[in-house]
Amino acid sequence: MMQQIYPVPPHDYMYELNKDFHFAAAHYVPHDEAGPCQRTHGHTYFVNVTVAGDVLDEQGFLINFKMIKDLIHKRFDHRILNDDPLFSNEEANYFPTSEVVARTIHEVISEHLSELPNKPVCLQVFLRETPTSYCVYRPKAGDRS
Ligand SMILES: Nc1nc2c(c(=O)[nH]1)N=C([C@H](O)[C@H](O)COP(=O)(O)OP(=O)(O)OP(=O)(O)O)CN2
Ligand SMILES: [Zn+2]
Repeated sequence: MMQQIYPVPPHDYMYELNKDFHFAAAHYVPHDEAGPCQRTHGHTYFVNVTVAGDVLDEQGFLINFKMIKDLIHKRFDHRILNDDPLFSNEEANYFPTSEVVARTIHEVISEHLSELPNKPVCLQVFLRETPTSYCVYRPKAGDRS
């Protein structure tokens, strides 16, 4: 995973950061048709987050790389994702699937970025759940904040 380059759609921002990190978590997909995924099982999730912007802060950072990791790793590492209030076992749009976890990572990071004076944006979250399965979440261009 580390030192891989992930494709990002073209954009006009002058700076683009990418942060790779991983976290270990358990989850299950609470649906009768989810097969073995209905049972609690674990993954080492590999994540790549893309943040872009035009203005640097007083440290010369768009955002500290460490902050990107900490926002997600401190919340999800060695947890059961289904227990986190960001997810739900009732509504499919909030089951902790790859798609929803990737979108949720985007939401957590975007909420933090929106508080920063230099207003960077999160363009993409790449989430690898297994060696053969991954999801890329990108907000619609008009929904970037
Ligand atoms: N669209 C989605 N499909 C599946 C998800 C998901 O989050 N989104 N999740 C699962 C399971 O939770 C599982 O963790 C991953 O399944 P799978 O890729 O089938 O894993 P394998 O390692 O068994 O894959 P192989 O390539 O067959 O070894 C299922 N589907
Ligand atoms: Zn799984």
